[in-house]
Amino acid sequence: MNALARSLPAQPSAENLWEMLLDRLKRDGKDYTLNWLNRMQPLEVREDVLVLAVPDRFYQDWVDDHYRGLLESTLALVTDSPTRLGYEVVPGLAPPPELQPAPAVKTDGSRPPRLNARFTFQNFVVADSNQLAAAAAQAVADTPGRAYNPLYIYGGTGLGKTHLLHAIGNKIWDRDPTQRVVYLSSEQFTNEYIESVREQRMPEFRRKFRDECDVLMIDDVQFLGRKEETQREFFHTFNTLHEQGKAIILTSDMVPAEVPGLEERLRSRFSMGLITDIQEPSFETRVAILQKKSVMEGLELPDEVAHFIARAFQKNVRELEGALVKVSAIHSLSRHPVTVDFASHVLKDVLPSRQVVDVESIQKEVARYYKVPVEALKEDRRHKALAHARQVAMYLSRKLTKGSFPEIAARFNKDHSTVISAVRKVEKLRETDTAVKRELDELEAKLTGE
Ligand SMILES: Nc1ncnc2c1ncn2[C@@H]1O[C@H](COP(=O)(O)OP(=O)(O)OP(=O)(O)O)[C@@H](O)[C@H]1O
Repeated sequence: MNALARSLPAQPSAENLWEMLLDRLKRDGKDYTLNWLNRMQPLEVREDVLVLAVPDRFYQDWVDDHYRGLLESTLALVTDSPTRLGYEVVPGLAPPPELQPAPAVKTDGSRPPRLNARFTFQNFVVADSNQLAAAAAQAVADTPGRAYNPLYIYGGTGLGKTHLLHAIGNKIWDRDPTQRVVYLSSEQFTNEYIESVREQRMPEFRRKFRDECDVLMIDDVQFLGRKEETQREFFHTFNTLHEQGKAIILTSDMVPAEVPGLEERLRSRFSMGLITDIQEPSFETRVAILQKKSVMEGLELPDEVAHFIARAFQKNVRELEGALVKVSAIHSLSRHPVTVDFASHVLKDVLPSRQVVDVESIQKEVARYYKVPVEALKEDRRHKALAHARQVAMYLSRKLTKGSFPEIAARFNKDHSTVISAVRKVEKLRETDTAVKRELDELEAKLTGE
């Protein structure tokens, strides 16, 4: 112990402080932490710092990341000073005898309620549209309560906010199952609050959200707007957790400043850490998501089908995923090959209306437009008007369905080279012949509804 610490009679020794701290943790029901702390020993008090001996740098970083917040806030409860922690690496440090064997970790091994193990960082596709949010979420999962507290993720519907929230919770819990991860939507928080008030169970409510919570994750906080009493309770919950260095992660469909009816003091608290958004995914990201999910589904997804689905569902990953699941399910029931035509049939009911275009509907529309029988488009007759209508139908099939040449050829009973030359010919005519251009514009407008 140094001279300054010795000269202060009221100052407890490092050993005493450490003992008081561990005692307090036990009394507060945090004895599960002792398991993780038993490789440290009190060394000395340096000014306002309690210095702990640690066996190596790795252990030091780990304890610092996970327990500094808890240890310092507990230290503040047992003494006025010191209130900070320091470390010194003392190689070969043995666990103190009184803490051996390490107490069993108190956990029943079950994942925290409502936490969905399916949503992990491993199966989240990181791209430009969500890069910052994903990196911040990783940082929070690695050092909860220290990196970005609170983390506030906002963005449109179905873009992955909830996925990231669960991924954070899962990662923290997988690493340390004693971490009490509380995940719920703001509506569920509101309902639990109202029930607790009605049934006079507020102490239990507060214990759950303030004392027995290491990580609080609230989805869709915009629904707290205009709920004054719930906001008041949430404000105190937030403060208690934040002061103890407990991690808080929030999601919303808008920035705090835009949430209608959100109290100013909550707005400012929500903005204390990091606010980050998730944007709509680009075409490439949508394709990457489809590819990743198809591997998970055990579905072989040809590129042209992935491109077709990615073009059809642009704004919402949930819908993109739903389309893939549907294609995969019907493929495994029917064993029909996964082609663009197949996907467009399967998704007919859910495709945005302008996308309900398949080879069959193109053939019908073209036949009606040129007043020729549909069947004639699939035959070999070389009558000039018929040949033109057939080539236009092939060109539009290629342009609007993104089907491969062989797929389209099969629907016209031709080989793929016939389709390739028809498409080239019509492309050229579209540029050079205004009458043909007009025909194509009219047909496309009819088919796509644009
Ligand atoms: N980048 C991504 N990588 C993989 N899957 C994703 C990605 N983004 C979203 N998803 C998936 O899309 C679906 C919808 O995502 P999520 O529920 O997280 O959206 P949300 O932003 O919380 O939407 P809402 O605001 O409607 O609650 C989930 O199944 C999720 O796994």
